[in-house]
Amino acid sequence: MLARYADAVTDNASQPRAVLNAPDAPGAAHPGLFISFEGGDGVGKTTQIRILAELLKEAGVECEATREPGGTDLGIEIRCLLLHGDDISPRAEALLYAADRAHHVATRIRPALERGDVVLTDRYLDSSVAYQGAARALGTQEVRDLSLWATEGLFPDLTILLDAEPDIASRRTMARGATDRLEREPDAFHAALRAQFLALADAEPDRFVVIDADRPVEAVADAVAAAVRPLLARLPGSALGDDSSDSSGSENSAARRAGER
Ligand SMILES: Nc1ncnc2c1ncn2[C@@H]1O[C@H](COP(=O)(O)OP(=O)(O)OP(=O)(O)O)[C@@H](O)[C@H]1O
Ligand SMILES: Cc1cn([C@H]2C[C@H](O)[C@@H](COP(=O)(O)O)O2)c(=O)[nH]c1=O
Repeated sequence: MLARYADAVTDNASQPRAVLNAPDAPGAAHPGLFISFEGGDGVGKTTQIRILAELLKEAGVECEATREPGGTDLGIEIRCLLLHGDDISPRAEALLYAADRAHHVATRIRPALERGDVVLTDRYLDSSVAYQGAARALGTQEVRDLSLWATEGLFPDLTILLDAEPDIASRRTMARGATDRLEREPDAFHAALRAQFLALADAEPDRFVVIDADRPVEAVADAVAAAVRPLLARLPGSALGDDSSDSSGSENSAARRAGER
């Protein structure tokens, strides 16, 4: 089975699919703000979400940091099957990620967005398009359509793509300790992923911001805050992201720091 994956990866590694339908209705049908972090394994998504979530929370912004797979109790069980179980056929793998996402959106993400919260998710539908659609060669459009069905068409307001050479990210995951089922895939798989993520960002420049993740944590965090800042102003009653006011009452508040980065 691994050999079949590797063949599929080799066939597709140099052919990212840039031609994807644009989202039907980007933007907010909810009062919250939905931000996804994407990129290959070990590029620093979890680290950056933790930093941004702390800044937002210190500023009094209601913020949910979550992840896929595994953002719900059901998702934790699915995550265990996907990352630490036995071999899984590519279509079953795609369906399990979609099932995790369907439940995550219905029970956690949409309710938070309806409350007006900021939701930061460590991976979302673009991971399925890159990993299952491109690297597993199931078809980017098919996998994207599956995810849109699962989520009833919920797109992030902003997708932050942390981009780094796969070998840099792989050194980071190795240093972290035991690797999971997908992190153990061959180099061509990870090269295909990176190419596909960049193609997705090219295809939807209004939704994506690409950030060079091969820099110190603080420098990446500055770039993340700068990307998020323009969207913060639209939160109900928020002075975040608005240079002209200082209703936080503190020159040095985390809100202002998040806005200034
Ligand atoms: N900019 C950085 N420079 C150096 N090391 C980093 C940087 N960002 C994160 N790391 C380290 O790299 C490792 C992976 O980081 P992190 O878990 O944030 O990545 P990730 O993208 O969430 O990974 P995964 O997709 O595997 O969950 C961690 O040990 C983390 O401390
Ligand atoms: C959402 C999603 C994830 N994956 C892969 C990507 C990673 O290898 C793992 C998740 O592990 P992480 O430590 O939380 O990054 O799952 C995928 O293949 N398809 C998806 O839709």
